[in-house]
Amino acid sequence: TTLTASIAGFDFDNVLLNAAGVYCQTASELDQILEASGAGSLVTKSATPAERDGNAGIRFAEMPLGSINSMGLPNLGLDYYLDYTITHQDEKPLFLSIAGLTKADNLAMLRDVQASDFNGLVELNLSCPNVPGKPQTAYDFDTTREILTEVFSFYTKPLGVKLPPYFDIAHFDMIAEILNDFPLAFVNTINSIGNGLVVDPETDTVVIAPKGGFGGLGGEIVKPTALANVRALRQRLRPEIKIIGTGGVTNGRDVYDHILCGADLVSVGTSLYFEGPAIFERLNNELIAVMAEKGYNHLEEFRGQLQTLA
Ligand SMILES: CC(C)(C)CCc1c(C(=O)O)[nH]c(=O)[nH]c1=O
Repeated sequence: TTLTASIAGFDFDNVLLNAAGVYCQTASELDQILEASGAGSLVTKSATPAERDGNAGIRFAEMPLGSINSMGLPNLGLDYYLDYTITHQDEKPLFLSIAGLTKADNLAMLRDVQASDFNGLVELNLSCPNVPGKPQTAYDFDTTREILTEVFSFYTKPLGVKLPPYFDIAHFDMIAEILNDFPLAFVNTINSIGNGLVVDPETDTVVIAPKGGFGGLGGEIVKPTALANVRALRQRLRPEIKIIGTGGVTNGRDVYDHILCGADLVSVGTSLYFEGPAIFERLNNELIAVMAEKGYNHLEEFRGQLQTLA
C-alpha cells in the first residue's frame, strides 16, 4: 500500500501533517512532528513579522466533540520559523504558515521568504483579520482577490492559502472563481469554524477568556463542514490546485473520507493536540486497514471518488 501524494513537484511519502497552530510553536514541537512515524510533513505556527504573546487568559479549551480557541496568533516571529524550515527543508517538504495582521505585513513577510533560502511551500492564512469591523479576509472576496494579485506580482515560490469554512453554495462558487485565477499550489480547507461559544455547565460561564468566550471550533464537531468544503472546492478548482483537507480527523476513516472528497494531504489539529505525534502512525495504520477492506492499494484509486446517490 502506498500513501503518496505530490504538490508543486514535492513528493510526500505520507499524506498526514499537523494543522497550523497545533504542535508547531517551537523547534522542540516541530522536531517531534518531523521525526514522527507517519507524518509526511509539518506546518509551522502562522507567523507574524515580530514575535507575539497572543491573547491573555485561558485561550484554548476542550469541549464535547472538539475544542474551542482564541489564541490570538502567539508565535515566535517569521525569522524563527524561516530559520527552522531552512534548516530542515532537505529532510521533508515543509510548509511555512504566515498570517499578517495587515496586508502590508503579509506582503513584507512574503518578500522576506521570496528572498530567503526557503524553497518549501508557504501557506498564507487568509483567516487573518482585515480592517477591524470588516469580515476576516477570506470572507471579503474583493480583498482576497486584491491580496492574491499583489502577492503573485512578485512571489514565485510554491504558495497556497488556508481558508475558513464556507457555508453557502454561492460562496463556494465565488471563492473558487477567485482562486482559479491564480497560480496557487494548493488550498488548505478548513480553518476552525469561527466564533463558536461554549458554556461550562458547572459555572455557567464561557470556557475561554478572550472575545467574551467566542472562539474557533475544531475537532469531531467540524467534520461535516470540513468534508463539504474539501468536496466543493475539489469540484470547482482547477486540478493543478491541490487540496489539503483539515477538520474533524480522529481516525483512519476520517482520513479516508477527506481523500474520498478530494484531499491530497490531510492535516490534524485538535486530535493531535490531545493525543500527540503518536497519532500519525495510528491514523496511517487505520487508513491502510480501511483501504484493505475496500481492496485499494493506492490513494489514486479512490481520491475524489465520492459517489452521489441516484
Ligand atoms: C484567528 C487569527 C488569530 C486571526 C489567526 C490565527 C488562528 C488562530 C489563533 O491564533 O487564534 N486560531 C485558529 O483556530 N485559527 C487561526 O487561523
